[in-house]
Amino acid sequence: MFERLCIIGIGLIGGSIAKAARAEGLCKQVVALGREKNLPNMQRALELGVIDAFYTDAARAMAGSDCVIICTPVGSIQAIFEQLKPHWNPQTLYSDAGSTKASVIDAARAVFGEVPGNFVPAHPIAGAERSGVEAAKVDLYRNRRLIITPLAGTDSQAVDKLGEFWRRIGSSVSLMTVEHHDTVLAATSHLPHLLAFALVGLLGRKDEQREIFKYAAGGFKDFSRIASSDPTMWQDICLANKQEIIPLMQQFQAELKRIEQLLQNDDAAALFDTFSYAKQARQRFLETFDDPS
Ligand SMILES: NC(=O)C1=CN([C@@H]2O[C@H](COP(=O)(O)OP(=O)(O)OC[C@H]3O[C@@H](n4cnc5c(N)ncnc54)[C@H](O)[C@@H]3O)[C@@H](O)[C@H]2O)C=CC1
Ligand SMILES: O=C(O)C(=O)Cc1ccc(O)cc1
Repeated sequence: MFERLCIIGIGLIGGSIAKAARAEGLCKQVVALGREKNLPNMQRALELGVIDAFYTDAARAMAGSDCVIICTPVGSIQAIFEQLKPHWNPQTLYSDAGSTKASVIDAARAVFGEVPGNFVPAHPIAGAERSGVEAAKVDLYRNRRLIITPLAGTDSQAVDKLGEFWRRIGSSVSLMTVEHHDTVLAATSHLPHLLAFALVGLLGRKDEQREIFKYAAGGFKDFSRIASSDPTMWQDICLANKQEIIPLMQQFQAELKRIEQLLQNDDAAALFDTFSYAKQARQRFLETFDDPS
């Protein structure tokens, strides 16, 4: 499909794209572009055979790259567009994997004036609490979803080609608007991560923390796993999508207050209804949406 795939940010997400693209024979070569401070990570990616070469010089990285995917934390994407701008090639397919989409579009507008038609914004709904190239997995995207958020000016052939790339590495591809993406992901990903960070932080500060964590059962382990996620990545996501996240936090606080009141009133029936409704809602969504294929 491509002669040379260039990944900017060869961590969990970029490294997994590189591994899968190689395994499926979707490109002849994979290279990485990063800054001086990313050298040890890029060196490691080379040693692991995830990439064929790496560069800190954008001109050298871009030469011959016909697909470029930005896989860095969303707060760094504007600086990366600035770095790419002098070398922007109308024949190359550019994309990203950022967890927020409006912030990436705004960054592109700030740098280019209007979003280039050959930049196709995308987001794999697959990942883990681990980061770095050592955590990259060849099958990370298998049976997962990939969302593309094209704009009116996005080149439809570029959208088709990117969709084809992700399908060939195992993902089910959906299209949606940038705004809808950020609303949905605030609820299903950003708020749950914030809640996990908040609860684990709160419990961690308690004096009896060793005791609390010692007796934590499976439920706490499930819920707290995502609090092990990368702080830089999540700082960037939360700031980038705060317009969507803050109203949800307010609704969540109101719901906690309501449940607190039920407890104060010993309202067993209302508590039962609250839990039953949530259990049924989860069951419904598992039955409807669990299999992305
Ligand atoms: N971790 C996850 O589960 C998911 C993450 N994402 C998104 O994918 C992106 C990457 O996330 P991960 O791979 O998990 O992070 P990561 O921390 O594993 O990898 C990011 C890489 O980018 C490099 N980097 C940081 N700033 C850079 C810059 N200015 N120039 C070049 N390289 C730079 C870092 O050295 C690191 O190797 C983020 O935008 C994140 O929101 C999307 C879906 C899932
Ligand atoms: O680790 C998990 O369960 C995740 O939810 C991973 C994840 C993190 C960020 C995304 O934008 C998408 C997926």
